Amino acid sequence: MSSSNLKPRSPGALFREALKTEQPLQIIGAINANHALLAKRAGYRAIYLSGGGVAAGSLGLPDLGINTLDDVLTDVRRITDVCDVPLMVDIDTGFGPSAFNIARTIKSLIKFGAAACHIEDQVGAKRCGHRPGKEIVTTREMADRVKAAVDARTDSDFFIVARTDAIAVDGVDAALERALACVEAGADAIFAEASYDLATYQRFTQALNVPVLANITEFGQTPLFSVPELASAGVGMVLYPLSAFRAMNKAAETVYTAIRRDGHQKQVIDMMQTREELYDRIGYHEFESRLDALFQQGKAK
Ligand SMILES: C[C@](O)(C(=O)O)[C@H](CC(=O)O)C(=O)O
Ligand SMILES: [Mg+2]
Repeated sequence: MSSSNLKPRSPGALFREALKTEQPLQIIGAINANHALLAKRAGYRAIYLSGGGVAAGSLGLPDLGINTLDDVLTDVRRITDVCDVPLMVDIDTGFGPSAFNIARTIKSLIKFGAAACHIEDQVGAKRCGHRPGKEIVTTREMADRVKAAVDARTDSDFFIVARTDAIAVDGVDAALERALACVEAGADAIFAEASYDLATYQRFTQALNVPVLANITEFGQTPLFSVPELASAGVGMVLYPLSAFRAMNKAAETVYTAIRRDGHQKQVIDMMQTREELYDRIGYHEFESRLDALFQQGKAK
């Protein structure tokens, strides 16, 4: 084996490998480190930190460009500290406004162990991609954002996805034109946000020589297409940003309501993860035996 084979592969390289191995690649939202471990256990080859998820989950705020770079990095680090599945991160508009800010964002993400990110063409006061009233910057400004991100990479395998929100604002033709400009600026892939049918995905995949990402978020503008349906349109990545988050919130509300109403947990105990299951998922017993071993060593001295 040559010495270069011994070099650990970067998260970006692992992401690129996953993209080759699985077509289309399912990328599953993991709101926190615990969910990242659950996603890994379920067999996903790529996980995702949602901007809307950081906002709603970590901050209790709406997805309106309120997150800061540090808010996102805190959650990135917690996930990458315990989970080696490559992580794609939603960086909204890049935490700009300038190329310097975007460069700082990319360098920090790489330092904190992220594998990939997506940067979008909405104005700084952004909205969720599936809400009305979105505004986008010019194609030129978006291409500059992408170029700033690409040029800032300290690992050339770090995977940069350009997201366009233009379908809902200016229509598919304009969005396609933007996507081409982003690829020209160095984007590794295109996120066609809020596409409403398979034919639109197909137009993107046929016009572009990079993978196209489909955001199959629930209760939005995009129908809940299946993996085979998206594969038939040539889609390369399928994103489920908040599926487990939505389910988790619903479960929490049900439990809170029941205990307050009933004065006990009996009605909801069956929907809970058991203590044993929790300990198994986070490796509690392995940690504990290491602690015991250390303690014994300490005692022997
Ligand atoms: C993908 C997304 O950017 C996110 O933050 O997870 C959201 C998802 C959502 O609100 O359902 C978006 O599509 O804007
Ligand atoms: Mg987002």
